[in-house]
Amino acid sequence: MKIGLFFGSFNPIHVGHLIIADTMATDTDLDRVWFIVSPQNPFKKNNSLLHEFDRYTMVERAIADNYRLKVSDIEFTLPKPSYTIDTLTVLSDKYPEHEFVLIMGEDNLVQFENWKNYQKILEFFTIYVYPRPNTPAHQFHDHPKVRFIQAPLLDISATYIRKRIQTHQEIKYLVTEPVEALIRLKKYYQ
Ligand SMILES: Nc1ncnc2c1ncn2[C@@H]1O[C@H](COP(=O)(O)OP(=O)(O)OP(=O)(O)O)[C@@H](O)[C@H]1O
Ligand SMILES: O=C(O)c1ccc[n+]([C@@H]2O[C@H](COP(=O)([O-])O)[C@@H](O)[C@H]2O)c1
Repeated sequence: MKIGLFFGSFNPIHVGHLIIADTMATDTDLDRVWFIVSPQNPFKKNNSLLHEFDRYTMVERAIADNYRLKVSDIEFTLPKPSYTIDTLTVLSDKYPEHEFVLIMGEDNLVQFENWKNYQKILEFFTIYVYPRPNTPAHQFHDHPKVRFIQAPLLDISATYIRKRIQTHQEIKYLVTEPVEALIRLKKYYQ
C-alpha cells in the first residue's frame, strides 16, 4: 500500500489534523494515513507537552471511526528527540511491502533545511504538503519531491486550543467529542 506518514506532537489532536489526514487519504493516491506521535520535536520546548501516551490516546479516540487512519507509537521506543529520518528508516526496514510518503503542514517547510539529513529525506521520499495560513517564505515551492495539495486553509492550531482551555473558553468543534471528553476528564492543559 501507499501510506502517508503524518508526524506530529498532536498536543492535542485537533480537527485541522483530521481534515488534513482525511484529505490526504481521500483526495490523493494514498491508501492510508498513519499518525506518528512524536515524543519530542527536536525544535520545540513546551511546558504544556503532555506525555506521549496521553497524546497517543487522544489520537486513537479521534480516528476510531475512520478505517483509512491509523496511529503509531513507533517513536516511543526510539531515541529522543524524535528525528524523522531515523523513524522513516526504521519504518521502511520494518514494512518493505509499503511505499511511504511524508505528510506535513506547510509551516514545517520553513525550518526544513535544519532537519537532520533533510536532503536524504528528499532523496528517498516525496512530501505531500497541506498549505497553512501565515506561513513565512520558504524555498520548497518548486521542489520536484514536494507536492502541494489544493485544499481549504485551516486557521487552527493546538496552541490556540491549549490557550482557550487555560482561559476557560469552549473548545467544542475544535477537537472531536471523544477528545474533548478526555481533556475534561483528565483536566489537561488547565
Ligand atoms: N492548521 C493547519 N494547517 C496545516 N497544517 C497543520 C495545521 N495544524 C497542524 N498542521 C500540521 O500538522 C502536523 C503536526 O502539527 P502539530 O501537532 O505541531 O500541530 P500544531 O497545531 O501546529 O501545534 P502547536 O500549535 O502546538 O505548534 C505538522 O506537520 C503541522 O504543520
Ligand atoms: O528530524 C528532524 O530534524 C525534525 C525537526 C523538527 C521537527 N521534526 C518532526 O516534525 C514533526 C512535526 O512536529 P510538530 O511538533 O510541529 O507536530 C514531529 O514529528 C517532529 O519530530 C523533525
